[in-house]
Amino acid sequence: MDICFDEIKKEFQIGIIGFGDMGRLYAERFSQAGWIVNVCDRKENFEAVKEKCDGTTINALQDGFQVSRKSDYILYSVESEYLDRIVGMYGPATKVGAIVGGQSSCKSPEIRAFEKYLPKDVEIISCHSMHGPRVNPQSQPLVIIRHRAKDKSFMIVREILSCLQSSVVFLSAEEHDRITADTQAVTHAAFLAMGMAWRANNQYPWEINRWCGGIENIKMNLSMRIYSSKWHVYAGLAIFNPDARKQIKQYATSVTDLFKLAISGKAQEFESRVRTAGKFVFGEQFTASSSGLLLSDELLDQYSISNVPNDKSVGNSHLSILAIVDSWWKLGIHPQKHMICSTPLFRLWVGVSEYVFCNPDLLTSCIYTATKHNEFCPDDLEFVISARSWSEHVEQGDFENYKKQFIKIQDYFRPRFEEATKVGNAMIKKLLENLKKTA
Ligand SMILES: NC(=O)C1=CN([C@@H]2O[C@H](COP(=O)(O)OP(=O)(O)OC[C@H]3O[C@@H](n4cnc5c(N)ncnc54)[C@H](OP(=O)(O)O)[C@@H]3O)[C@@H](O)[C@H]2O)C=CC1
Ligand SMILES: O=C(O)C(=O)Cc1ccc(O)cc1
Repeated sequence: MDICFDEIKKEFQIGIIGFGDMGRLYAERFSQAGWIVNVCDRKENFEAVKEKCDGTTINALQDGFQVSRKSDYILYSVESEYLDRIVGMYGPATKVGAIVGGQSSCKSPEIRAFEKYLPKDVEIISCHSMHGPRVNPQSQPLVIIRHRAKDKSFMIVREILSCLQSSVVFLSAEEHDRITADTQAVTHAAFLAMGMAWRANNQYPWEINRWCGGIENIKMNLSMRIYSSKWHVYAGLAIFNPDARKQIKQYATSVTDLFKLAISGKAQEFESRVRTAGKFVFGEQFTASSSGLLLSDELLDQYSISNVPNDKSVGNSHLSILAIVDSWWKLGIHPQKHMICSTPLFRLWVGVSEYVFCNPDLLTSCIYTATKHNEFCPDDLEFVISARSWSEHVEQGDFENYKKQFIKIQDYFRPRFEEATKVGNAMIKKLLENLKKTA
């Protein structure tokens, strides 16, 4: 089918409901690519939206009714917690024959809301950019979900999204949610638990010689990155995704099981379990290739927010890393197969796990520290409690307590966000530049 996109662009209007971080990123990219773009946020934010659109060709409208009446492809980019209510409000006002999609991080509830509230003549093509608003979309995975759409509509949406220059993957909502439970929700759970454990022990990890250098920098930078972001993004993608609940629970169980083995003198059982899990995930040869990151201490040492000299650093049990590999094993997951829906954070997480497991001396030292040293027990104990606490909030679908816990920890670390974000961004940029193409 031949379509002249230059002609279509003259009339076709894109609508974005929710002019927050992601909505604004999309609106700017689409309008720079020459599309007509209408945006709105909550009605009371209209003046602020108008101001942000000054000097651009983006049309600020009062509310989702106006956007829905005028636009031919409407994207909802709002908090997942409110999505059902918002689609219920504006969905019935969708222009006849338009296409609707959303940017939310968990797709099954989004598609359910579209099916529930959209008129039958409306087509549904959704998407999900696998990166945050401050990451360049170029080459990052972008999932497109063609739920109900004619060929022509599908081609138009692909053309619209092509200006992001992302690496496109086509999945169903269910496939998307199963994979992102691992690449997003469990990854976040691990870094959320680290931050919570540090706070519980009244530590700023960068001030302590047990946490400096190498992979410690990744842990600190990524944990600070999550805590400096919006809680609702993490809560939504974990709580709404049934696969995420199961996987986060397994992660908390793996953390607990390993800790119990370590403190009850079952060193051999601990070692055998860790090595079996490692073989399942990384293969018999333990070759560092799945993330393609090829991390090295020298590289990571450059991205520190700590003032403690590296030679003062002491061994770490890395319970968080041993447990993620254990949980992948228990769930039968090969994270390498999930790279199609990977975020920068997930790639670093797999890279770090691979770094520990493919470095025999380091792995042995982690096992030794966990089972024979008492020094790390207080830290590991708090980590166990934290992993279980996050898992419980997710399992209960408890947005309120998730938010309270997140904000308490966010406030504790807030003074270091500015520096950590700068260092973290530089680190992610550099590490991803090193990413070699995996087959
Ligand atoms: N941030 C990220 O890294 C990514 C987020 N996502 C997903 O994208 C979606 C948006 O996230 P993000 O942009 O980060 O969040 P933001 O909080 O920055 O944006 C959401 C926006 O929607 C607005 N909103 C709320 N109710 C309405 C309404 N009735 N009509 C119009 N606008 C409304 C909010 O206003 P107010 O704040 O006043 O309530 C806010 O400005 C989420 O579903 C998230 O899961 C996807 C990929 C990456
Ligand atoms: O990289 C991550 O995991 C992030 O934290 C950013 C993020 C958050 C939500 C998404 O739906 C996609 C990316």
